[in-house]
Amino acid sequence: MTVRSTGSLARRKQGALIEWHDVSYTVTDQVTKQQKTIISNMYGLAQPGRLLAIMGPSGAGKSTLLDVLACNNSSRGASLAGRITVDGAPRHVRAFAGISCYVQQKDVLLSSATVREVIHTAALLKLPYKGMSAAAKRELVEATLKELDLTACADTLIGDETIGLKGISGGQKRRVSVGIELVKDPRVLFLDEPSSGLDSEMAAGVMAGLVRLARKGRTVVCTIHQPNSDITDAFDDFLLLAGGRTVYGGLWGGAVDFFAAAGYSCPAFKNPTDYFMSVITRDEAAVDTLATAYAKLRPSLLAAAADEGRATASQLGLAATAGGGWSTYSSGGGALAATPQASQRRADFAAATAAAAPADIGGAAGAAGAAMADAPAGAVAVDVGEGRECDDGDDAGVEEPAGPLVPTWFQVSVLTARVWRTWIRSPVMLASELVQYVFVALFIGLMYCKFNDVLGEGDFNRMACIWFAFAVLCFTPSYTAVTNWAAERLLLKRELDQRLYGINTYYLARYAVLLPFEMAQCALFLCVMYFFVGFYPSAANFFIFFAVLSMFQIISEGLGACCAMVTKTPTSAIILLTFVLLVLLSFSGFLTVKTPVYFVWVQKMSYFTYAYSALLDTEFSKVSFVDAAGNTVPGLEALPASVDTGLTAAQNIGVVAAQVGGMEAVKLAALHLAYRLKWM
Ligand SMILES: Nc1ncnc2c1ncn2[C@@H]1O[C@H](COP(=O)(O)OP(=O)(O)OP(=O)(O)O)[C@@H](O)[C@H]1O
Repeated sequence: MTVRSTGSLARRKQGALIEWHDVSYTVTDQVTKQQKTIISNMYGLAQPGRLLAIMGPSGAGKSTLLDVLACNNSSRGASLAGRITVDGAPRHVRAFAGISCYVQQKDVLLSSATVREVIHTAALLKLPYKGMSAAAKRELVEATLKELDLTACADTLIGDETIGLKGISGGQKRRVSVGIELVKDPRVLFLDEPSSGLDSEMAAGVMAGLVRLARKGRTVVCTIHQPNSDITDAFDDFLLLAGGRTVYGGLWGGAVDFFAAAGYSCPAFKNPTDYFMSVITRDEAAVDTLATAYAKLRPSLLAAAADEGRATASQLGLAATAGGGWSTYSSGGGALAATPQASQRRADFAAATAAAAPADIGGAAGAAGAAMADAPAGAVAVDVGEGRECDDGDDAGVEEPAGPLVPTWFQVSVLTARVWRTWIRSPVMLASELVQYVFVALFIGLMYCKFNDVLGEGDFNRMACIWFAFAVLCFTPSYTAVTNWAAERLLLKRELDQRLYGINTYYLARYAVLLPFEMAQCALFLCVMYFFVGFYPSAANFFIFFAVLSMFQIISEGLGACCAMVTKTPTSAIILLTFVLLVLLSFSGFLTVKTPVYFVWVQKMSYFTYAYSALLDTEFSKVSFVDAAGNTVPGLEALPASVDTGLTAAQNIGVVAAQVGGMEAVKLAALHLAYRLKWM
């Protein structure tokens, strides 16, 4: 692995030439079980140094095509037909993943981190651990911030309006999403609707940023929805889709002429993209006319785009290495002389198509692109149902990433730091939990202060107090687990999809923070409550209480996390969790004298039962009570049979410890399952 200088972002980047030939994508509809072709017979090219915009009405197939090109498809039972090449060689999925990146439509960012932290974490997880120093990574992060014009807000929190955490603007968030991918220094960037949800100024800013990235030599492909003229200024090449068909593909500058030639002249002073959209959404006949016209003109349109692409590559000094492709396109006069000739071709094309009636368009297709039109499609049909293997081919033309770049222990440490930062940066959550623990501990303290040794009162109060403590310590961590899962789910999914780390790594990192955090909360709660109510004053008893309540909290957190993972929304998770906890609380032995036979299994399996029995044994073995006649009754004799598990205190503690292990195993399995079954 070569050491990359920090100036790599400032240097020219060698983009990749991506060509697709007769590409169709078919899925099995989940409802009707019928085959459904989402995009059909598409041709096109995305070129180094240039920005290709894919546009079309909703449902046109833009995202599907982008996903197909980016190798981001994973629908079950889907199949891809056609040929996709990278720099003239068949695309190889794994190698292509190493040189390309995909920026999804929705910004999935950690709201509690700053812009610099988010990009730095991405750099640590994506860049090689060996061969690149920490200082070089930091410099690369700074270069990325500068390139995306984020330096001014580098230390501002990402924020989340929905939870009242003020942060950066929507446009800045979009650029941070790009920055996360850019630290990998990819040759190709795919972006799904980078300007969606932004006002026109922010959207234009984002697009200007993408043009800058393209002009560094990268290949940039994005989908876009109804852009204004500031945004269309950024387009180099343009693909217009409707109903899964290509309506236009070629130079952005040739689109108006093409529409005019097909009988749809864009009125003066009207934004062409608005006009195109109004034409193709107006009636099916227009789409048919345009798609037919395009099929005939495609060779010359793609050849013109290829000429411009060669010229761009030449101007940017890229042609020497990105020349593997384009071979299927005839260039009028050689790569280096392409600009004037391509311009001439466009002028000629405009003149020819302007004069032609829609029916004559076929005649305007010059011989120049015949080779492309007739290029054999290869018709490679590959099932893409499992994983991301959506194409095949050897790795010629692209670099194969060599093994894991970052060791697992380093991933765990990076993620642990991030989880830790998230927790301490969530002041509302942290404060509300701490206040809740202290408040409830004080409340319980005031409620039972101080235990006496009167039989019927002292024993009942001790039992009720411990039961109440369990009730508090089961709800708080489990509800927090649901909230945390809702906040982290999408980020985790994105990062797992990108293979930045594995599920076990994430689990370990979370556990490394969770464990001390739960124990600290428990210690705080116990320090206030234990002495306030007057439990038996011995260090050994206190630490047994601490150990059992900590384990109890950890199991409760695991239960909350499992409920969150197997349900779709936090609301359903809370409903399920509340039900489970209430059932478990009900059969812990405090609320019922005799457990109904059909609920005995709940009692036998419940961690409440063993934890409750362990603490009662610990306390009651040290105290005694005085009955109405003045006789001394040993504590253990005052305990009702309903809380007797038949085990000693040590055995009960052992069972709870085993249940901690069991719950963690279930939690880890649920995490794997939730990811595999796409519940995230
Ligand atoms: N796995 C699938 N199963 C069934 N239909 C699908 C599947 N994937 C996509 N489609 C359908 O294919 C069509 C094209 O979807 P796609 O998301 O590519 O459109 P789009 O142009 O990106 O639309 P939008 O702008 O609304 O995101 C839509 O009608 C969509 O419902």
